Amino acid sequence: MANIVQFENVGLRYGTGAETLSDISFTLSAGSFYFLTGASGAGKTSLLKLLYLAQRPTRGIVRLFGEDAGALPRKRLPGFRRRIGVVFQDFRLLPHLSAHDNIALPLRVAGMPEDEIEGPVREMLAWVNLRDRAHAKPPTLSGGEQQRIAIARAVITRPEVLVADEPTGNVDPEMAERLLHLFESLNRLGTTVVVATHDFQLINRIPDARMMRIERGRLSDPTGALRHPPGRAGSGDAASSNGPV
Ligand SMILES: Nc1ncnc2c1ncn2[C@@H]1O[C@H](COP(=O)(O)OP(=O)(O)OP(=O)(O)O)[C@@H](O)[C@H]1O
Repeated sequence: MANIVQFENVGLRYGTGAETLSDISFTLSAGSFYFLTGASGAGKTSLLKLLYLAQRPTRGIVRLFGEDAGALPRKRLPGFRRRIGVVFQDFRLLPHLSAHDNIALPLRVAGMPEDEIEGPVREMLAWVNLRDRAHAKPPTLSGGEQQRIAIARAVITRPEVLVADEPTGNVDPEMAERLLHLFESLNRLGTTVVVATHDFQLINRIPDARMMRIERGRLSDPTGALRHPPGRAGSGDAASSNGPV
C-alpha cells in the first residue's frame, strides 16, 4: 500500500524549552487504521497537529501525499488541509449554527454552490443517525450527539485521512463503540484513520488496527515500526517483526 504520511526525524519544540517531540519517524499506509496511544502529556496531540498541518516541525520532514508539507507554497495549504479531516476531543462546533449548518460549513468554505450542499449534508445527518436533530444548536445536544456532528463535519469533504484526537473522551462506553463503528465504516471505504486514545478497550475492539505508542515525546520503537494492539503482537504483520511492545 502507498505511504500516505511519512515523518522523517521530526522534532517539535514549543518556545525555547526542551523538545516536546524528538526523532519521530514513521509511515502510514493508505487505507489502514491506526491508534496512537501514550500517557497524558506524552505528545499525542502535538504529533496529530503536525499531521494535520496545524503545527510545523522544528526539524525533520513531514511528507503528506508524497509531498514535503514544509515546502508547500502557502496557497496550496487549504487544498492540502481539505484532504485531512479532523475530529477534536472538544468538538469545536460553532454554537450559533445548527447541526445542519455545522456539517455544511466545510462545503460552504470550499465554495460549493448552495443547491449542491443539501444532498451531502442530509446524507451525513443520516449516517450519524441525527436527522431529527438537524436544526438543533450544539449547546442543546448531548456530548455524543455533538461528537457525531463533529465527525460528520470532518468527513463531508471525503478526506483521504481522518484524524481523531481522543474522540471518545467525553462519551459513555456505548457511544464510544458507536463512534468507533463510524470510523470503521469510513476505513472500509478506504479512508486512512488515525485515532489518538488512552482507551485500551477501544483499541482492542479493532484487532486489525495498528498501534503507535508515544512515550515522553518519542515513538517507543525508534524504528517507527507499527504494532498491533496488546495480545496481537507478532501476528504475522511485517510491521510487528521486532517483537512485542
Ligand atoms: N502550545 C503549546 N505550547 C507549549 N507547550 C505545549 C503546547 N502544547 C502542548 N504543549 C506541551 O507539550 C507536551 C505534550 O502535550 P500534548 O498535548 O501533545 O500531549 P498529549 O499526549 O496529547 O496529552 P493528553 O493525553 O493529556 O491530551 C505537554 O508537556 C504540553 O504541556
